[in-house]
Amino acid sequence: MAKRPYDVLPGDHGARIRVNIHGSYILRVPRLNRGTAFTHDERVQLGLEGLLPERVTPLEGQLHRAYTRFLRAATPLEKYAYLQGLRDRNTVLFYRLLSEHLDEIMPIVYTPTIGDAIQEFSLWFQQVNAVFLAIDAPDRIEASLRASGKGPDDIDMLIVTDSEGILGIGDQGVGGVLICIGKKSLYTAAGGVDPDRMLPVVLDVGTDNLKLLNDDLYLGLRHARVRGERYDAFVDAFVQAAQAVFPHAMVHWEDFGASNAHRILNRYRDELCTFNDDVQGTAAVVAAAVMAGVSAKGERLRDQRIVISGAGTAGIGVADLLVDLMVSEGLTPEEARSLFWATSSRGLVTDDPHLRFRDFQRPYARVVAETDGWTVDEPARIGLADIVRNVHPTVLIGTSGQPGLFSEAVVRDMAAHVDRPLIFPLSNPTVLAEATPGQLIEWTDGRALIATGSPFGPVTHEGVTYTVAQANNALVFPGLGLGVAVCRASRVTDHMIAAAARAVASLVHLRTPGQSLLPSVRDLRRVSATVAIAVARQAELDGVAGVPLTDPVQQVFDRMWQPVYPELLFGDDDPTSQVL
Ligand SMILES: NC(=O)C1=CN([C@@H]2O[C@H](COP(=O)(O)OP(=O)(O)OC[C@H]3O[C@@H](n4cnc5c(N)ncnc54)[C@H](O)[C@@H]3O)[C@@H](O)[C@H]2O)C=CC1
Ligand SMILES: CC(=O)C(=O)O
Ligand SMILES: [Mg+2]
Repeated sequence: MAKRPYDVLPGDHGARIRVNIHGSYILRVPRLNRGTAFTHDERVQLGLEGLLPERVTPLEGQLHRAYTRFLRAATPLEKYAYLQGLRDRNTVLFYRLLSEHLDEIMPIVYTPTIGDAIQEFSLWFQQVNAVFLAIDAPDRIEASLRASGKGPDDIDMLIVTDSEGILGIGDQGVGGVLICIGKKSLYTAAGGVDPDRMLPVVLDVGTDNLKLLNDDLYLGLRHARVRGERYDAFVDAFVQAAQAVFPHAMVHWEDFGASNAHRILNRYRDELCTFNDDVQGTAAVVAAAVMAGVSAKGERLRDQRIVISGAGTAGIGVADLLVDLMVSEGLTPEEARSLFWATSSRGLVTDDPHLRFRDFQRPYARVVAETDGWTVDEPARIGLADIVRNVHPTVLIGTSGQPGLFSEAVVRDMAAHVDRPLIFPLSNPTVLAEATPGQLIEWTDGRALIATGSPFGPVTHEGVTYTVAQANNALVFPGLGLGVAVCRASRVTDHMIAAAARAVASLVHLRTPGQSLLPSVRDLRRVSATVAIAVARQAELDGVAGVPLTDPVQQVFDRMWQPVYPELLFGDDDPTSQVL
């Protein structure tokens, strides 16, 4: 294997790095490069004299320059491109900037701007640090994972997409790799996972996006999305190779389509350490917001009537976790599921065999006869308005990707029967939200308890300012991944997901009107550490932790990578003799 440009010394989580290269090569390795922050002594020692402007700028000054440059970029996409370049030049500076301005920069490296960047991927292409696996070359999988240069103990997380269900914007082909890179950024900025210890992976199985297939610039496989046995065999070959090359890595599945997300999770969850962010991460954050809202009302989960508007990957994941939590309040699973009404594009999920609902939706199928006495707009398709009119739900969750689905009539009807309705338009990016917080506050006269998927600013109504909770799985997956890495969990259990939800909810204390149902993304590092501790503790209780938790708080804290320039050590006595 080629010599590595550097080695992170074990034991101090990135604080000391042994440099194996010399001279200008150092400036091309983002983890080593510190640009104008190299002191004159370091420049002499490393062979960088004359390769940088004379004036030395310490990290604080570089941060100021980078932030100014970020602010001056004219559009969100230009800001994204600037940050992408920065990340590929200087790892520490990029993550320091992101960590210090998380609430401002997160909407650029994550939803909503990431959605635009993904759609422009082939035009704006610049080399990204990821593994591209093509279904037309399944024999290359293992070699491609090894080509990353990482060894069996070097990777904590493989962040994998097949790009079929990117946010709410659907099939984005190979460009979906950028969602894995966005998630990776948050694993580090929020969860403190060492950026070197994660690998984004895109499974390129073709695309059904005709715009991409007809675009000469498109960089992915130019054929329709492969499905069925060949697809399953490819995913399986990937999983086997991943286990062989990175036996300790958690496999994080992101933005798979509805026909595969739950299926793949169920296929592998008892065989390896794996987690579906859209199913389980979303479930944990939404359950946390529901628990916070319900306890603010002085009620229990089991007292609720819950409508899941968008019974897909995320929506059913949320329902499954809420059922588990209701069971812990004393209900049977059947009693708990009877409190849910789920809708898809075909309307209310029922036991009507003609409607062909998916396997993972069936536990929520209502008996058709139950709706016989209902007043409905269109008997052939029982929609959201019909359900609200007849059920009077207390909680309305939107994971449909359908903007405007929570119409004024629906929301007013819901609020007419419930004092404090919980209404969560969770679809991303921003333009796909089922309603805006401003609308929900107005239509409910300030009574709605709201959480959204993408960030929204505060809303003022009749003298009260409402801070809008961002119920995005970003409040959960970074901490979950960190907790799994700390205790080297062999599996991600349902109890670990519930523990993550409870940990997030424990940080919310609703005391004044207008307060957010969830912690702010500004607090993501604290939230992630809290989630990590809870997840690791639960892993130990569930018997899946590979490392004893002697002092979980300290173990989690010690593991969190900090964006500061490391101490540089040299590989042998004469660094000048070492050239890449
Ligand atoms: N806030 C968060 O953390 C997360 C938000 N999401 C968002 O949720 C949305 C859905 O994502 P997935 O579940 O992955 O997609 P999906 O495709 O698996 O599910 C969407 C569901 O919505 C249903 N649907 C479509 N039109 C509908 C209508 N008019 N009425 C009711 N249901 C309708 C579809 O039949 C499908 O069951 C996306 O916009 C995504 O960004 C997803 C994961 C996390
Ligand atoms: C947040 C997220 O994972 C999604 O919208 O798909
Ligand atoms: Mg997602």
